[in-house]
Amino acid sequence: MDRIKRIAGHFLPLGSAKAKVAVLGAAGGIGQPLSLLLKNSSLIGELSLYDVANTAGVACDLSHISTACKVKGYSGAGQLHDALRGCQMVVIPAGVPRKPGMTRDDLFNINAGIVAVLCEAIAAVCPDAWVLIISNPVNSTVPIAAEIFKRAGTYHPTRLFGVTTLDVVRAEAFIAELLGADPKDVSVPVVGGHAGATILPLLSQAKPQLQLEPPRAQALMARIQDAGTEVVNAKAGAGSATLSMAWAAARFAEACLRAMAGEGGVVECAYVASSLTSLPFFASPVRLGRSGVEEFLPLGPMNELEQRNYDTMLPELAGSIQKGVNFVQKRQQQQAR
Ligand SMILES: NC(=O)c1ccc[n+]([C@@H]2O[C@H](COP(=O)([O-])OP(=O)(O)OC[C@H]3O[C@@H](n4cnc5c(N)ncnc54)[C@H](O)[C@@H]3O)[C@@H](O)[C@H]2O)c1
Ligand SMILES: O=C(O)C[C@H](O)C(=O)O
Repeated sequence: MDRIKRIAGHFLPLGSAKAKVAVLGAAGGIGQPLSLLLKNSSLIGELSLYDVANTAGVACDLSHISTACKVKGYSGAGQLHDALRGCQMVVIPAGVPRKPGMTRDDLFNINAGIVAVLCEAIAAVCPDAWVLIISNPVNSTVPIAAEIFKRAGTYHPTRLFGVTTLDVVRAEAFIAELLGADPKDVSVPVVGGHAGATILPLLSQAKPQLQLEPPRAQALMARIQDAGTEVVNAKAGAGSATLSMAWAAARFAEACLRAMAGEGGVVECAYVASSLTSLPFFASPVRLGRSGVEEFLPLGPMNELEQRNYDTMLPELAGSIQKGVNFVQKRQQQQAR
């Protein structure tokens, strides 16, 4: 036991730690490519793929890839608990995606219930796991997860994440395109939440520095905010971003796993329970450590355009958070009847 430390509620050998990770919604548009990317991770020992149907084929297919990570599929609600057993991390892309003309909030009625049920199972089976929520509307589904965990007595605010990495990835890609730079040399914080105006790229803090006149900065900000809709429209009814989302989620999951395994200085943006603003949840750059979020990095100075967007976004984000909290309250009242 000398090289064994308690990590995230489980005993993992330091240095050689390999996590068990569940993907819930693994047979879907995001779930499949995400599972493929995670199968390639040297930090994952076992991948547990769960969906309501069609998981056996996905798991069989992935299991033929010659990487060390084991893969097992679980289908249907009766196998959900088995899928979650022993997991240190759970990634949730389960739920319906948008079609043209819809907002992310239009998904609330279906996805809120899906996320609630999945989080109840997490609370029962792997209550110490890090939980990464992709299902939209993220601004509400993360507060829903928090309320479910609070009621179960298993809430770890530092280990619950709304995955907003795709906003950062898009901002990096678009800035690199504009500068003719390699995206790996670009960094930019994207704060707030994950819907329309609540997506706030702090372009004035981008590295390399951007020298944009206000109308061009406004146009770039709008493109980042509307990028999800750009994909929804391009797919013309066949869903929303799946491949870029899978890549972004794999990047975020890998960052969490590196932090969990003891690597220092891991920083990513995520939508988390936060003390940075007046709101209970806010996306910002966070420093990750063994126990989850260890530090909220300051939002930093905003220019006039960013400050204006920040001020207008706060009430919308507050409303989405409250909608999630109200959903769980109402659900509990209905269940008590
Ligand atoms: N956070 C982000 O940046 C981001 C980006 C893209 C998409 N999304 C969201 O991710 C979600 C999934 O998108 P997609 O394109 O993969 O959709 P999809 O329809 O292709 O896949 C969703 C999968 O979830 C499964 N599912 C449905 N109910 C389930 C349940 N109760 N338990 C387990 N699995 C269940 C479905 O069977 C399906 O396989 C959507 O809500 C979408 O809006 C978020
Ligand atoms: O736009 C969507 O509905 C999916 C996702 O939130 C995205 O940003 O691509």
